[in-house]
Amino acid sequence: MSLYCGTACRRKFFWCYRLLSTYVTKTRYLFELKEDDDACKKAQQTGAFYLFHNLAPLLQKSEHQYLAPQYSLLELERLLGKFGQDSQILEDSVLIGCSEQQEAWFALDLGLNSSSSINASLQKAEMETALQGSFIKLTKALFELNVKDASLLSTAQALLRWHDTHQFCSRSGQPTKKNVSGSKRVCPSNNIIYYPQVAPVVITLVSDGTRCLLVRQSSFPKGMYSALAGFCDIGESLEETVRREIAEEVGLEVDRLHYSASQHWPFPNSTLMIACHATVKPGQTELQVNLKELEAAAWFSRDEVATVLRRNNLSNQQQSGAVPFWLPPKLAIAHQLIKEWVEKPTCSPLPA
Ligand SMILES: NC(=O)C1=CN([C@@H]2O[C@H](COP(=O)(O)OP(=O)(O)OC[C@H]3O[C@@H](n4cnc5c(N)ncnc54)[C@H](O)[C@@H]3O)[C@@H](O)[C@H]2O)C=CC1
Ligand SMILES: [Mg+2]
Repeated sequence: MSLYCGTACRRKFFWCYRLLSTYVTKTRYLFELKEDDDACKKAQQTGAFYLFHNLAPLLQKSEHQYLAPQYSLLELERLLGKFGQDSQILEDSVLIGCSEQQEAWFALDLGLNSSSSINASLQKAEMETALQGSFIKLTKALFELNVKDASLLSTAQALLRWHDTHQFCSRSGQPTKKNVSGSKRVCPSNNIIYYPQVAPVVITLVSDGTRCLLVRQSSFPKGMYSALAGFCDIGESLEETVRREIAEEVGLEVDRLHYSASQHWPFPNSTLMIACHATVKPGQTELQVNLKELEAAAWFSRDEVATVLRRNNLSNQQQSGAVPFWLPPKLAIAHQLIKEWVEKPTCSPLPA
Protein backbone atom coordinates (compact mmCIF):
# COMPACT_ATOMS: atom_id res chain seq x y z
CA MET A 1 0.00 0.00 0.00
CA SER A 2 1.27 3.45 -0.88
CA LEU A 3 2.00 5.72 2.07
CA TYR A 4 -0.04 8.51 0.49
CA CYS A 5 -3.27 6.80 -0.48
CA GLY A 6 -5.48 9.88 -0.18
CA THR A 7 -6.07 13.06 1.78
CA ALA A 8 -7.45 11.31 4.85
CA CYS A 9 -4.57 8.88 5.00
CA ARG A 10 -2.01 11.63 4.45
CA ARG A 11 -3.56 13.68 7.24
CA LYS A 12 -3.47 10.64 9.51
CA PHE A 13 0.17 10.01 8.65
CA PHE A 14 1.20 13.59 9.50
CA TRP A 15 -0.94 13.52 12.66
CA CYS A 16 0.76 10.31 13.84
CA TYR A 17 4.14 11.64 12.85
CA ARG A 18 3.58 14.79 14.89
CA LEU A 19 2.18 12.89 17.85
CA LEU A 20 4.83 10.21 18.14
CA SER A 21 8.00 11.90 19.31
CA THR A 22 11.31 10.04 19.12
CA TYR A 23 10.96 9.27 22.81
CA VAL A 24 7.50 7.73 22.43
CA THR A 25 8.56 5.70 19.37
CA LYS A 26 11.59 4.41 21.26
CA THR A 27 9.55 3.55 24.34
CA ARG A 28 6.98 1.63 22.29
CA TYR A 29 9.72 -0.22 20.44
CA LEU A 30 11.25 -1.32 23.75
CA PHE A 31 7.83 -2.39 25.00
CA GLU A 32 7.39 -4.54 21.87
CA LEU A 33 10.81 -6.14 22.37
CA LYS A 34 10.02 -6.96 26.00
CA GLU A 35 6.73 -8.61 25.09
CA ASP A 36 7.51 -10.29 21.78
CA ASP A 37 10.25 -12.96 21.73
CA ASP A 38 10.50 -13.05 17.92
CA ALA A 39 10.81 -9.27 17.64
CA CYS A 40 13.51 -9.34 20.32
CA LYS A 41 15.46 -12.11 18.57
CA LYS A 42 15.29 -10.05 15.37
CA ALA A 43 16.53 -6.98 17.23
CA GLN A 44 19.57 -8.97 18.42
CA GLN A 45 20.66 -9.37 14.79
CA THR A 46 21.21 -5.61 14.45
CA GLY A 47 21.73 -4.85 18.14
CA ALA A 48 24.76 -3.98 20.26
CA PHE A 49 26.00 -6.01 23.23
CA TYR A 50 27.72 -4.92 26.46
CA LEU A 51 29.80 -7.65 28.07
CA PHE A 52 30.16 -8.65 31.73
CA HIS A 53 32.13 -11.32 33.59
CA ASN A 54 30.71 -12.38 36.97
CA LEU A 55 28.73 -9.11 37.02
CA ALA A 56 31.82 -6.95 36.33
CA PRO A 57 31.40 -4.91 33.11
CA LEU A 58 34.01 -4.94 30.35
CA LEU A 59 35.57 -1.45 30.25
CA GLN A 60 38.30 0.32 28.36
CA LYS A 61 40.29 3.14 29.98
CA SER A 62 40.30 6.43 28.10
CA GLU A 63 42.06 9.44 29.65
CA HIS A 64 40.27 10.10 32.95
CA GLN A 65 37.28 7.85 32.47
CA TYR A 66 36.15 4.36 31.54
CA LEU A 67 34.27 3.62 28.33
CA ALA A 68 31.95 0.65 27.85
CA PRO A 69 32.57 -0.92 24.42
CA GLN A 70 29.69 -2.39 22.40
CA TYR A 71 29.86 -5.46 20.15
CA SER A 72 27.60 -6.57 17.29
CA LEU A 73 26.11 -10.06 17.24
CA LEU A 74 28.53 -11.03 14.49
CA GLU A 75 31.56 -9.83 16.49
CA LEU A 76 30.27 -11.69 19.53
CA GLU A 77 29.74 -14.92 17.60
CA ARG A 78 33.28 -14.63 16.19
CA LEU A 79 34.64 -14.08 19.70
CA LEU A 80 32.77 -17.07 21.11
CA GLY A 81 33.97 -19.16 18.13
CA LYS A 82 37.55 -18.11 18.81
CA PHE A 83 37.19 -19.47 22.34
CA GLY A 84 35.65 -22.70 21.07
CA GLN A 85 32.16 -21.89 22.32
CA ASP A 86 28.85 -21.98 20.50
CA SER A 87 26.40 -19.10 20.45
CA GLN A 88 23.89 -20.74 22.84
CA ILE A 89 25.17 -18.45 25.58
CA LEU A 90 23.50 -15.56 23.74
CA GLU A 91 20.20 -16.83 25.15
CA ASP A 92 21.32 -15.46 28.52
CA SER A 93 21.52 -11.89 27.22
CA VAL A 94 19.13 -9.25 28.54
CA LEU A 95 17.64 -6.18 26.87
CA ILE A 96 18.75 -2.95 28.58
CA GLY A 97 17.67 -0.16 26.21
CA CYS A 98 17.88 1.15 22.67
CA SER A 99 19.20 4.14 20.73
CA GLU A 100 16.98 6.80 19.16
CA GLN A 101 17.54 4.99 15.85
CA GLN A 102 16.12 1.83 17.46
CA GLU A 103 19.35 -0.09 17.75
CA ALA A 104 18.58 -2.44 20.65
CA TRP A 105 21.16 -2.75 23.44
CA PHE A 106 21.77 -6.00 25.30
CA ALA A 107 24.01 -7.17 28.12
CA LEU A 108 25.58 -10.61 28.37
CA ASP A 109 27.59 -12.13 31.21
CA LEU A 110 30.33 -14.47 30.01
CA GLY A 111 31.34 -15.63 33.48
CA LEU A 112 28.21 -16.57 35.43
CA ASN A 113 27.37 -20.23 35.90
CA SER A 114 23.88 -19.92 34.52
CA SER A 115 21.66 -22.41 32.69
CA SER A 116 24.25 -22.58 29.97
CA SER A 117 27.20 -24.54 31.38
CA ILE A 118 29.55 -23.49 28.58
CA ASN A 119 30.09 -20.20 30.44
CA ALA A 120 32.28 -21.92 32.97
CA SER A 121 35.09 -22.58 30.54
CA LEU A 122 35.41 -19.04 29.25
CA GLN A 123 38.72 -17.68 30.35
CA LYS A 124 38.48 -14.18 31.79
CA ALA A 125 42.08 -13.08 31.23
CA GLU A 126 42.16 -14.39 27.68
CA MET A 127 38.93 -12.62 26.89
CA GLU A 128 40.27 -9.36 28.32
CA THR A 129 43.28 -9.60 26.04
CA ALA A 130 41.14 -10.38 23.01
CA LEU A 131 38.74 -7.55 23.81
CA GLN A 132 41.46 -5.03 24.77
CA GLY A 133 39.69 -4.16 28.01
CA SER A 134 39.21 -5.31 31.60
CA PHE A 135 36.25 -6.64 33.54
CA ILE A 136 36.11 -4.14 36.42
CA LYS A 137 33.82 -4.22 39.45
CA LEU A 138 30.99 -1.70 39.07
CA THR A 139 31.55 -0.43 42.63
CA LYS A 140 35.00 0.69 41.47
CA ALA A 141 34.11 1.98 38.01
CA LEU A 142 30.67 3.59 38.39
CA PHE A 143 31.94 7.05 39.29
CA GLU A 144 34.37 7.11 36.36
CA LEU A 145 31.74 6.43 33.71
CA ASN A 146 29.70 8.97 31.77
CA VAL A 147 26.05 9.31 32.84
CA LYS A 148 24.68 7.18 29.98
CA ASP A 149 27.07 4.26 30.53
CA ALA A 150 26.67 4.45 34.33
CA SER A 151 22.90 4.16 33.99
CA LEU A 152 23.00 1.39 31.35
CA LEU A 153 25.57 -0.72 33.18
CA SER A 154 23.74 -0.33 36.52
CA THR A 155 20.54 -1.55 34.89
CA ALA A 156 22.39 -4.35 33.14
CA GLN A 157 24.13 -5.54 36.29
CA ALA A 158 20.88 -5.48 38.31
CA LEU A 159 19.05 -7.49 35.66
CA LEU A 160 21.87 -10.01 35.14
CA ARG A 161 22.15 -10.49 38.92
CA TRP A 162 18.40 -11.00 39.26
CA HIS A 163 18.38 -13.71 36.56
CA ASP A 164 21.39 -15.39 38.12
CA THR A 165 19.74 -15.59 41.54
CA HIS A 166 16.15 -16.36 40.45
CA GLN A 167 16.48 -19.46 38.31
CA PHE A 168 13.98 -21.59 40.23
CA CYS A 169 10.28 -21.28 41.01
CA SER A 170 9.76 -20.69 44.74
CA ARG A 171 6.44 -22.61 44.58
CA SER A 172 7.37 -25.71 42.51
CA GLY A 173 11.16 -25.73 42.84
CA GLN A 174 11.36 -26.25 39.06
CA PRO A 175 13.76 -24.24 36.84
CA THR A 176 12.12 -21.08 35.47
CA LYS A 177 12.53 -19.97 31.85
CA LYS A 178 13.67 -16.50 30.87
CA ASN A 179 11.91 -14.72 27.98
CA VAL A 180 14.20 -13.45 25.21
CA SER A 181 14.45 -9.87 26.49
CA GLY A 182 14.92 -10.96 30.11
CA SER A 183 12.01 -8.83 31.35
CA LYS A 184 10.55 -11.86 33.19
CA ARG A 185 10.93 -15.56 34.01
CA VAL A 186 8.11 -18.12 33.88
CA CYS A 187 7.72 -21.46 35.65
CA PRO A 188 6.66 -23.95 32.95
CA SER A 189 4.94 -26.22 35.48
CA ASN A 190 2.49 -23.67 36.94
CA ASN A 191 2.87 -20.55 34.73
CA ILE A 192 3.83 -18.31 37.65
CA ILE A 193 5.56 -15.24 36.21
CA TYR A 194 8.49 -13.66 38.09
CA TYR A 195 9.50 -10.06 37.38
CA PRO A 196 12.83 -8.43 38.32
CA GLN A 197 12.78 -7.10 41.89
CA VAL A 198 13.44 -3.52 42.95
CA ALA A 199 13.45 -2.54 46.64
CA PRO A 200 12.17 0.98 47.41
CA VAL A 201 14.44 2.98 49.73
CA VAL A 202 13.86 6.51 51.04
CA ILE A 203 16.79 8.83 51.43
CA THR A 204 16.06 12.00 53.35
CA LEU A 205 18.00 15.12 54.05
CA VAL A 206 16.71 16.36 57.38
CA SER A 207 17.00 20.06 58.21
CA ASP A 208 16.14 22.14 61.24
CA GLY A 209 15.85 25.26 59.09
CA THR A 210 19.47 26.34 59.29
CA ARG A 211 21.44 23.11 59.64
CA CYS A 212 21.21 19.70 57.95
CA LEU A 213 21.64 16.26 59.43
CA LEU A 214 24.36 14.02 58.00
CA VAL A 215 25.01 10.47 59.13
CA ARG A 216 27.52 7.69 58.68
CA GLN A 217 27.27 3.91 58.83
CA SER A 218 30.29 1.82 59.76
CA SER A 219 30.15 0.28 56.25
CA PHE A 220 30.65 3.70 54.56
CA PRO A 221 34.11 4.56 53.18
CA LYS A 222 36.25 6.29 55.82
CA GLY A 223 35.18 9.89 56.47
CA MET A 224 32.06 9.83 54.29
CA TYR A 225 28.79 11.26 55.62
CA SER A 226 25.48 11.05 53.78
CA ALA A 227 21.75 11.66 54.10
CA LEU A 228 19.69 9.24 56.16
CA ALA A 229 18.43 6.19 54.22
CA GLY A 230 16.18 3.22 54.87
CA PHE A 231 14.22 0.45 53.14
CA CYS A 232 10.42 0.73 52.92
CA ASP A 233 8.66 -1.87 55.04
CA ILE A 234 5.82 -3.78 53.47
CA GLY A 235 2.54 -1.87 53.78
CA GLU A 236 4.15 1.54 54.29
CA SER A 237 3.70 4.74 52.27
CA LEU A 238 6.86 6.74 51.49
CA GLU A 239 5.83 9.33 54.06
CA GLU A 240 5.50 6.64 56.73
CA THR A 241 8.92 5.21 55.87
CA VAL A 242 10.56 8.65 56.13
CA ARG A 243 8.94 9.28 59.53
CA ARG A 244 9.82 5.80 60.86
CA GLU A 245 13.43 5.80 59.63
CA ILE A 246 14.14 9.25 61.10
CA ALA A 247 12.56 8.26 64.42
CA GLU A 248 14.37 4.87 64.43
CA GLU A 249 17.83 6.11 63.49
CA VAL A 250 18.15 9.54 65.15
CA GLY A 251 15.09 9.83 67.44
CA LEU A 252 13.55 12.87 65.72
CA GLU A 253 10.00 13.62 64.56
CA VAL A 254 9.34 14.97 61.08
CA ASP A 255 7.33 18.16 60.79
CA ARG A 256 7.26 18.61 57.01
CA LEU A 257 8.61 16.72 54.04
CA HIS A 258 8.69 17.03 50.29
CA TYR A 259 9.80 14.81 47.44
CA SER A 260 12.84 15.79 45.41
CA ALA A 261 13.89 13.09 42.90
CA SER A 262 14.62 9.38 42.51
CA GLN A 263 17.42 7.15 41.26
CA HIS A 264 18.04 3.50 40.55
CA TRP A 265 20.92 2.35 42.76
CA PRO A 266 22.60 -1.01 41.99
CA PHE A 267 24.45 -1.60 45.31
CA PRO A 268 24.30 -4.04 46.99
CA ASN A 269 21.16 -5.09 45.09
CA SER A 270 18.68 -3.23 42.96
CA THR A 271 17.04 -0.38 44.88
CA LEU A 272 14.91 2.59 43.88
CA MET A 273 16.20 5.51 45.93
CA ILE A 274 13.42 8.04 46.59
CA ALA A 275 14.93 11.31 47.75
CA CYS A 276 13.10 13.75 50.04
CA HIS A 277 13.78 16.87 52.09
CA ALA A 278 12.36 16.92 55.61
CA THR A 279 12.26 19.46 58.42
CA VAL A 280 11.92 18.56 62.08
CA LYS A 281 9.61 20.14 64.62
CA PRO A 282 11.00 23.47 65.85
CA GLY A 283 12.97 23.16 69.08
CA GLN A 284 13.14 19.36 68.77
CA THR A 285 16.60 18.84 67.36
CA GLU A 286 18.37 16.80 70.02
CA LEU A 287 19.75 13.64 68.41
CA GLN A 288 19.38 10.20 69.96
CA VAL A 289 21.54 8.17 67.62
CA ASN A 290 20.68 4.48 67.23
CA LEU A 291 24.17 2.99 67.36
CA LYS A 292 22.92 -0.36 66.05
CA GLU A 293 22.18 1.37 62.73
CA LEU A 294 24.56 4.33 62.61
CA GLU A 295 28.13 5.01 63.61
CA ALA A 296 27.55 8.77 63.90
CA ALA A 297 25.07 11.55 63.15
CA ALA A 298 25.46 15.31 63.50
CA TRP A 299 24.05 18.67 62.45
CA PHE A 300 26.11 20.72 59.98
CA SER A 301 25.73 24.36 59.00
CA ARG A 302 25.12 25.43 55.40
CA ASP A 303 28.61 26.98 55.24
CA GLU A 304 30.30 23.80 56.45
CA VAL A 305 28.42 21.66 53.94
CA ALA A 306 29.02 24.15 51.09
CA THR A 307 32.77 24.08 51.83
CA VAL A 308 32.88 20.28 51.80
CA LEU A 309 30.85 20.13 48.58
CA ARG A 310 33.38 22.42 46.89
CA ARG A 311 36.27 20.24 48.07
CA ASN A 312 34.53 16.92 47.59
CA ASN A 313 37.48 15.10 46.15
CA LEU A 314 38.77 12.18 48.17
CA SER A 315 42.39 12.30 47.00
CA ASN A 316 42.74 16.04 47.80
CA GLN A 317 41.32 15.49 51.28
CA GLN A 318 43.67 12.63 51.97
CA GLN A 319 46.58 14.78 50.95
CA SER A 320 45.64 17.89 52.92
CA GLY A 321 43.83 16.23 55.84
CA ALA A 322 42.12 19.60 56.25
CA VAL A 323 38.54 18.57 55.53
CA PRO A 324 36.93 16.71 58.44
CA PHE A 325 34.53 14.71 56.26
CA TRP A 326 33.43 14.22 52.67
CA LEU A 327 30.14 13.62 50.86
CA PRO A 328 28.92 11.00 48.33
CA PRO A 329 30.08 11.57 44.72
CA LYS A 330 28.05 13.55 42.18
CA LEU A 331 26.36 10.53 40.64
CA ALA A 332 24.75 9.49 43.96
CA ILE A 333 21.35 11.00 44.66
CA ALA A 334 22.52 11.85 48.20
CA HIS A 335 24.93 14.35 46.62
CA GLN A 336 22.13 15.95 44.59
CA LEU A 337 19.94 16.23 47.69
CA ILE A 338 22.69 17.91 49.72
CA LYS A 339 23.59 20.26 46.84
CA GLU A 340 19.91 21.20 46.45
CA TRP A 341 19.69 22.10 50.14
CA VAL A 342 22.86 24.21 49.99
CA GLU A 343 21.70 26.04 46.86
CA LYS A 344 17.98 26.52 47.60
CA PRO A 345 17.68 27.56 51.21
CA THR A 346 14.26 29.08 50.73
CA CYS A 347 12.39 26.20 49.01
CA SER A 348 9.05 25.89 50.73
CA PRO A 349 8.24 22.34 51.83
CA LEU A 350 4.78 20.80 51.58
CA PRO A 351 3.12 19.45 54.71
CA ALA A 352 3.78 15.72 55.22
N1 LIG B 1 22.55 6.47 46.21
C1 LIG B 1 22.80 7.08 47.35
O1 LIG B 1 23.06 8.28 47.38
C2 LIG B 1 22.75 6.32 48.66
C3 LIG B 1 22.29 5.00 48.67
N2 LIG B 1 22.14 4.33 49.87
C4 LIG B 1 21.59 2.94 49.79
O2 LIG B 1 20.40 2.88 50.55
C5 LIG B 1 20.19 1.56 50.96
C6 LIG B 1 19.46 1.51 52.30
O3 LIG B 1 20.16 2.20 53.30
P1 LIG B 1 20.32 1.57 54.77
O4 LIG B 1 20.59 2.71 55.70
O5 LIG B 1 21.32 0.47 54.69
O6 LIG B 1 18.89 0.92 55.06
P2 LIG B 1 18.16 0.64 56.50
O7 LIG B 1 18.32 1.81 57.39
O8 LIG B 1 16.77 0.18 56.18
O9 LIG B 1 19.01 -0.51 57.18
C7 LIG B 1 19.38 -1.70 56.51
C8 LIG B 1 18.67 -2.88 57.17
O10 LIG B 1 17.33 -2.92 56.73
C9 LIG B 1 16.87 -4.26 56.64
N3 LIG B 1 16.19 -4.43 55.34
C10 LIG B 1 14.85 -4.31 55.14
N4 LIG B 1 14.51 -4.52 53.85
C11 LIG B 1 15.66 -4.79 53.20
C12 LIG B 1 15.97 -5.09 51.83
N5 LIG B 1 15.02 -5.15 50.87
N6 LIG B 1 17.27 -5.30 51.48
C13 LIG B 1 18.24 -5.22 52.41
N7 LIG B 1 18.01 -4.95 53.73
C14 LIG B 1 16.73 -4.73 54.13
C15 LIG B 1 18.08 -5.15 56.90
O11 LIG B 1 18.00 -5.64 58.20
C16 LIG B 1 19.27 -4.22 56.76
O12 LIG B 1 20.33 -4.56 57.61
C17 LIG B 1 21.57 0.88 50.97
O13 LIG B 1 21.49 -0.22 50.11
C18 LIG B 1 22.53 1.92 50.41
O14 LIG B 1 23.37 1.37 49.41
C19 LIG B 1 22.42 4.91 51.07
C20 LIG B 1 22.90 6.21 51.11
C21 LIG B 1 23.15 6.97 49.91
MG1 LIG C 1 19.60 3.51 57.36
